[in-house]
Formats: sequence, C-alpha cells, structure tokens
Amino acid sequence: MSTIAVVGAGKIGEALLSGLLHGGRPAEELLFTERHPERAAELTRRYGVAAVDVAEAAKRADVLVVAVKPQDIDPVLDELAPLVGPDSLLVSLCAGLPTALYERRFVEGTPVVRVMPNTPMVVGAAMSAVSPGRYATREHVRTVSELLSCVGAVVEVPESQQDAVTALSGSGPAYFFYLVEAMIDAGILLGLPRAVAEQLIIQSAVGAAKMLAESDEHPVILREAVTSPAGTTINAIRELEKHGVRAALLAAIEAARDRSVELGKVHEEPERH
Ligand SMILES: NC(=O)C1=CN([C@@H]2O[C@H](COP(=O)(O)OP(=O)(O)OC[C@H]3O[C@@H](n4cnc5c(N)ncnc54)[C@H](OP(=O)(O)O)[C@@H]3O)[C@@H](O)[C@H]2O)C=CC1
Ligand SMILES: O=C(O)[C@@H]1CCC=N1
Repeated sequence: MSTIAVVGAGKIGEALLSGLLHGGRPAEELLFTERHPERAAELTRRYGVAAVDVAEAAKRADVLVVAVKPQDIDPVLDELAPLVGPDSLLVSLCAGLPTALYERRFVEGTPVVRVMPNTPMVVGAAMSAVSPGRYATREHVRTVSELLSCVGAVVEVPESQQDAVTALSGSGPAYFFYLVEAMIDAGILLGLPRAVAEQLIIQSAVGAAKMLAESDEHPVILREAVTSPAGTTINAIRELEKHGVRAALLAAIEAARDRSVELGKVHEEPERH
C-alpha cells in the first residue's frame, strides 16, 4: 500500500483525487491538504478522503503531489523543505515551475518529478506528461507513471518541452470547451433550443474525439470525409479560414507557452545561502 497526498486540492488536485478513486484506489490511501477548513470538510464529505496538514502529509505519504497555483508555491516550499529528503518523492503539477526550483529549496538528493496533467483525469481520460528532475530515478518515474496511468494516458518528455506541453494538453481541454461553447451559441443563433444545440454539439464532439482516438486516419482525412464537394462544410471552412481561426490557435497556444515560461522565470531566484 502506498499513500498519496495532494498538497492543494483545488481544481486539478480534486480532479486527481476523484480520478484515483474512480480508478479503484481506496480512499484510505489518499490524503490532501487545504487551507480553507470548509473546503477541506466538503472534499472529505464528497470523497471520504482525510484532510491533513502539510507536516502529516509529508510524514505519511509515499508520494507528495504539489498542486497549488505557481504564484502560491513559496510558502509551500518553505513548509515542505524541513520535511522532505532523498527518501521522499515529490510530484509537481504546477505550470511553469522547473524541478530545479524544488531541488534548490530541498535537501540535496530529494527526487522531484514534474507532471503536466489535465482535468479529464476525472473521467479517466487525462493526458499527463512526466519529466524527471535531477535526482529522480527510473524507478521514481515508473512509480509516478503507474499512478497517473490509472487516470489516463501518460507520456514522458524532456523537461525542456514541458512549457509547450502545458500550452497544448494542460490547457487543451479549455480550448475544446470554448469551441463547444461557441458552437452551441451558433445553434442558438440558428434558432435551435439550447438543450437541442447542446446535445447536437456535445455528441458531435464525443463522436469526433472517438474517431480521432480509434481510427488510424489523420485529422485532415477525417475532416475531408465530412467536406462534400460544393456542400455545406466547405462554406463553413472558408469562413474559418477567412477569420484566421488556424492562425488564432497557433498564436493562442504560443501565448500559453510563453506564460508557462514566465511563471517559471518569476521563481528563478538566486541560490539561498
Ligand atoms: N486546472 C487545470 O486544468 C490544471 C492545473 N495545473 C496546475 O495545477 C496547479 C493548481 O491549479 P488549479 O487546481 O487550477 O488551481 P486552484 O486554485 O483551483 O487550486 C489550488 C489549490 O491550492 C490551495 N492552496 C494554495 N496554497 C496552499 C497551501 N499553502 N496549502 C494548501 N493548499 C493551498 C488553494 O487554496 P485557495 O483556494 O485558498 O487559493 C487551492 O485550493 C497550478 O499550479 C496549475 O498550473 C496543471 C494542469 C492542469
Ligand atoms: O491555466 C493554467 O495555468 C493551468 C495550467 C494548465 C491548465 N491550467
């Protein structure tokens, strides 16, 4: 039995707890820390997982998952520093923060694995990318990858690619939700009842995602199969091109990557003496 503690059970921390429970991990093997007692009580009621303080989390957990906002990391590092060491295993889900930041603040040799997951972990369909820090061994990477494989797919990438991964799959679900939201609005514009528009678009999204995942065809081929000569789809595609939607996506994802880099830079600090 191994215990996993999530430090900061907000959106992604809760998604991880919920996904692990959904994947069959017993509640007794999970812990979390939260700074608002009402939020902690609500999560314990909802999931049957115990809320503890950071000291207890560090003492009892085999894997400590840090899931606070990058802007909130400093006090968490200060709290964790005297409690962790080479026998611990730290997992950071924080966008932009390099493993080197943790390594600088912790006892030398403390293993850290950087992970960029995404919220579909609540339904066992996450995409998580893992990168070992300087002191993380293959065994540490295996432990973290096995843990995450209970809540979706896992890929290992060099840490230098994590800002791009964050922009692509970390934020990725938001782009799809945004697209779905806009397409539902289009249904309203065309006079459909909202409930009908929602059903049409969500089922089309699920169907398209299933085809992307299950067929061997490239997305271009799948799109071409919908685009009949002189038909309806090509008229829509022409408008998408005219409005620069492809360029907008490239720029949007580049901006997300830049923000991830920036979040890491804010924490680029000189060695503490
Ligand atoms: N949301 C997402 O889809 C993804 C998020 N991430 C990363 O996960 C991290 C969390 O993001 P997200 O879940 O969206 O953010 P949230 O703000 O929802 O969650 C962060 C949680 O940490 C709590 N917290 C802050 N400081 C402490 C502390 N000292 N001790 C205990 N708990 C604390 C916050 O409490 P409070 O409410 O008081 O602030 C909050 O509940 C970020 O670093 C983000 O980059 C990574 C991949 C995807
Ligand atoms: O928006 C964010 O900063 C986080 C990281 C990836 C997804 N959500």
